Amino acid sequence: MSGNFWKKRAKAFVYAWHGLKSLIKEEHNARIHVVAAIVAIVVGCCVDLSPMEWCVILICIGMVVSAEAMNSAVEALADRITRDFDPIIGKAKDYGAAAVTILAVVAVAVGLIIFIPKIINLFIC
Ligand SMILES: Nc1ncnc2c1ncn2[C@@H]1O[C@H](COP(=O)(O)OP(=O)(O)OP(=O)(O)O)[C@@H](O)[C@H]1O
Repeated sequence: MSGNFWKKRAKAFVYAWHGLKSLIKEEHNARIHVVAAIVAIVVGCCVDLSPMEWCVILICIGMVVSAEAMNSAVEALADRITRDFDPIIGKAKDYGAAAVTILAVVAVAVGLIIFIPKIINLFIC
């Protein structure tokens, strides 16, 4: 494979990194999700998580942050089309918000199912 191929692949990571930085800087919901992810990872390090539990937690974090990024992409494109009231734009934004909310609620439920028994055990033992 040519050097150009690898240069393009490396550039794709740079663009993704720029996207992630801008997401965290400009979207307050994304910041909340990233803080929640950091809290989950820190608490996970303090309690004894199995490899499978780590995988589930990391998948939840990845899905919520990715959904937030996709939702922000939809919002940015929608705002580029028009900032005037438009029911279809509103519907598209609501769908994006619904996708993030569904995953965030599932992630919270998963977090509670995994962490609550561990935290209770920590205080009992
Ligand atoms: N151009 C529009 N036309 C119709 N409804 C809109 C429009 N823009 C936003 N809305 C409605 O307002 C809601 C919030 O849109 P907004 O773009 O503020 O997204 P948000 O990310 O939730 O806001 P923020 O990032 O400030 O928290 C949308 O889900 C939609 O129902």
